[in-house]
Amino acid sequence: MIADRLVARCSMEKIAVAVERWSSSSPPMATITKPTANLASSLSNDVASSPHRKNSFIWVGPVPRVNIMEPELIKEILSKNDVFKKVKPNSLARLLIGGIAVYEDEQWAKHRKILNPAFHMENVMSKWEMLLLEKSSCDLDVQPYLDNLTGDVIPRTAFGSSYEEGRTLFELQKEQAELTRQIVQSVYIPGWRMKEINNELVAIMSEMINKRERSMKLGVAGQDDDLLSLLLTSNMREIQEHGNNKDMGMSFEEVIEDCKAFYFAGQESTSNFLLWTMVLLSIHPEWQVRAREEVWKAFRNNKPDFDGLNHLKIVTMIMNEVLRLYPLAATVIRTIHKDTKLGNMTLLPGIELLLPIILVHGDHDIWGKDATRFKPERFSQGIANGTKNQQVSYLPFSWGPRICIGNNFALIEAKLALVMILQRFSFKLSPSYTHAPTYAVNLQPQYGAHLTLSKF
Ligand code: HEM
Repeated sequence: MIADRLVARCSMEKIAVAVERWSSSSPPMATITKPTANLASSLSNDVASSPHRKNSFIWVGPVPRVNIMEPELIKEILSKNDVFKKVKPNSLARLLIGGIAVYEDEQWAKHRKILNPAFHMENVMSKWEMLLLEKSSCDLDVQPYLDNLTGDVIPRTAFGSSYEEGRTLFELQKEQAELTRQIVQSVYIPGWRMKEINNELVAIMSEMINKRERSMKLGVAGQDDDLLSLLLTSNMREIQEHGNNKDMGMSFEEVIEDCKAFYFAGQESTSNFLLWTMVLLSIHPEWQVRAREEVWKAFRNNKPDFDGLNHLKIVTMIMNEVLRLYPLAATVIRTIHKDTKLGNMTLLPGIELLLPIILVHGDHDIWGKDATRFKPERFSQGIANGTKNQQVSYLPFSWGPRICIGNNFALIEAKLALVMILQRFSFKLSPSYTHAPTYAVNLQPQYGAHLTLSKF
């Protein structure tokens, strides 16, 4: 019920407003430029191929790790989340990503149950209007643009009427993500700033939640269609259904942690997803043409509707293939706290299991000798056929009970944005584009994504 209300009244409309705003802002300046000597050869090295599908053992600092490559074992690990647990982030990274994304056991199950309804997107309706750029063509780094687009969508869909505060949160989290990247790369640990940002985030969110709870109690109309309201309503219902036992719901602090998790998990990944899609369609213009033809046939110049989006076959194939080659969360890590058998291995507590999604997606045994090539036609008969029915060999959103809660949201948001971009622009790589995927928090381009956009 709640999900239907969110879906029907909130999301697409708000995504539309966000895109409209995004498309009418002026293009950012290109900053870093480097010539690409041989794009084709650098691309074929993007995805490390894995001719020997063996589980390998490595030490990372003091921590022993096993690289798990077999889909059957990956399936076992991801399905038994009571045995294979998430690795606890350090105290600074915890400031950025917390809540449902790091909880375990009963606490995780409780949050997942309360949050799930807010993420069902089946009936989303569309209302998009996008302004054209003034010029007929221009060179720009689309990365900050796409960041802004997704940074606009989440506040609108999640916090609707509290949009302005939502934007401030986005800016603060962007800074926090950048600092976390520095921590990951061990350049410098700007702990004091991380904590300062966290205090600001918590203060803004507390104010937002308090305000929303007050207006919900007063029955103020027009505020019940965003994620925050759904989350608070679902939480209240859970408490009421258990005889007003507050322990059955989420605490104020936990609501804040989950809101932070959506912001962080949702924004960067979706913007990078769109970005790699545009890059790959620039490198493979024949697929850009096919996608645009399909979009034109389905919508012409009209606003895309949800039903039409669901029927786009070529666009879906392309998006599946982009997520295969560029799975934004390139690896998933789990750990164990007691002696555990896995396949023919006996694992000791404390060992870390590295599930390299990006390597599984490039495995020759599953995807064939051309595993590293961009070939959307692999998915022409759907994902199961593309993987030759090998379960858990395509997992851009992970798998099992802890599969990404926002996967449908992300796919719809990205598809909608891509359709609207294809309706209005053609694009190719700019001479200043450098292909340099890098992995820090997310799979992203090291030097931005310089493309030449032309009015279509
Ligand atoms: C293309 C975009 C996205 C990709 C590729 C992606 C990928 C993933 C992956 C691989 C995981 C599992 C991580 C692990 O188990 O260690 C995950 C978890 C999660 N994602 Fe996403 N995600 C995307 C978009 C989103 C969006 C839009 C949201 C929310 C608005 C979101 C919220 C979450 C949350 C809360 C979790 C933790 C779920 C749990 O532990 O129960 N993600 N995501």
